[in-house]
Amino acid sequence: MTDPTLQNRYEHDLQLHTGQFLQGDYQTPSDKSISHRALIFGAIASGPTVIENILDSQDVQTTQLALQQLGVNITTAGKTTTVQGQAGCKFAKPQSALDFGNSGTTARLFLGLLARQSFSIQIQGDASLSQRPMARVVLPLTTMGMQSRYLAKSGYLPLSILPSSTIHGIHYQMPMASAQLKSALILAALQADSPTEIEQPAVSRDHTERMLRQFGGGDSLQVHGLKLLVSPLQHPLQAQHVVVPGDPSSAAFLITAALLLPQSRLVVKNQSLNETRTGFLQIIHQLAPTAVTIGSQSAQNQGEPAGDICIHSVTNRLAAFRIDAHNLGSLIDEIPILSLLATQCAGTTVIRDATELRYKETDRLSVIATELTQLGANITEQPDGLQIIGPTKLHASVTTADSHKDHRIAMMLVIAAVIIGDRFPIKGLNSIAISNPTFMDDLISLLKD
Ligand SMILES: O=C(O)C1=C[C@@H](OP(=O)(O)O)[C@@H](O)[C@H](O)C1
Ligand SMILES: C=C(OP(=O)(O)O)C(=O)O
Repeated sequence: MTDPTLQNRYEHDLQLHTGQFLQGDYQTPSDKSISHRALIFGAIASGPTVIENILDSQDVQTTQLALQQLGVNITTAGKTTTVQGQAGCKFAKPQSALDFGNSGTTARLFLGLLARQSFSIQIQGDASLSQRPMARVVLPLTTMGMQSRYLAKSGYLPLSILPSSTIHGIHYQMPMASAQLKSALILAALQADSPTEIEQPAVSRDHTERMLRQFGGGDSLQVHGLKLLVSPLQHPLQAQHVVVPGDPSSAAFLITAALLLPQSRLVVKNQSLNETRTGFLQIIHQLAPTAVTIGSQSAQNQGEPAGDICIHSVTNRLAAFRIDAHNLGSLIDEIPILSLLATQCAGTTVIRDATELRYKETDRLSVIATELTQLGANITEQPDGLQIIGPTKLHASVTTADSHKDHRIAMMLVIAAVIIGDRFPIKGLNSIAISNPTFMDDLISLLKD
């Protein structure tokens, strides 16, 4: 749900001045990617799946609502969500269109999930999602046998998935590294009549693969480096108890503030340490080895590793860093906050191979460059990335800064105000509820004078 208080909390309750620091234990919001997948796998497994600490954010609620519209019974009591599995992709025809709101993950994963149904389903999204490419998923799914029809513009939502009785395995070379595309193909391949081979150009988050194994579908999946072989499910998946760890891409905002505000000490609790997601942590560990302590990992539920991380403010000036194809996938959603960090690092930070950023909630390369320039950053937009020369002393924006309703841009701008120590007007802060509804409360309670 949209939380109208996020904008108010910023404008009225967040008191900013220089000399502030972050201190305390930070219970990070639960991981968005894992939350979506726990609901989906719970829905197709046999028996009741219990999810502890699911992320309570707009995007995850979108997935939950869509599954409920498809006839899946999902109930929540406190921090526990129970999904009554259907023992397969046996859904009921929804009464109305499935609205995926702002959530790219829901849209892409559901295309694979719903590729083989006996009825048609209309799917749509908000203005931002309707401009994000769907052909990357629809094209290979069509080769597998999915039938669909675009309802407005070719390649984009809204579209209708049409009835299809058979899905075939294919050999597919993915044109871009995308966990959403990979996951859509895996979900369809599990329903196919022959095996599917997927080749990725680079590593992307592996939560779908881990969850498939956790739910007992390991015999349908072989992973050899960047190649996946997915066989049709021979037996229903089995309901599980899933504990969702903290989201690294949400934690990165307060971690960056803690690094940059002298005297800070933040203990980030129960954070996902899945190595396909730790690119941000690796960069800050490499820049400031003494500022970051990673506690012992506790393997959760044979699923996802997690642990506590302690962050101290840095005493020396940080050096510029480099992001390219080799680490992009492990920090793709952290690029906005890493760009802000780069403005405080000495030298030229280069972010390249990052064209995918142009297909997120906004064209993030363009929006990051525009908004950080307003704050005094020396940043240049490149066709496939950004170049940021630092350090620069940022100043409060003289005009209203604009998140363009992109949650990660909104949080980047709030952290910029915190680092500057002065509040400036920012539009569109309610979008933060898409991934991180407790962001403002957490920031206000951890920020000390
Ligand atoms: O699979 C996922 O849960 C996600 C994958 C990433 O997108 P791509 O797979 O399109 O890169 C990421 O940006 C998104 O926030 C979540
Ligand atoms: C890109 C994001 O999510 P999605 O693709 O699910 O909208 C994000 O959370 O930054």
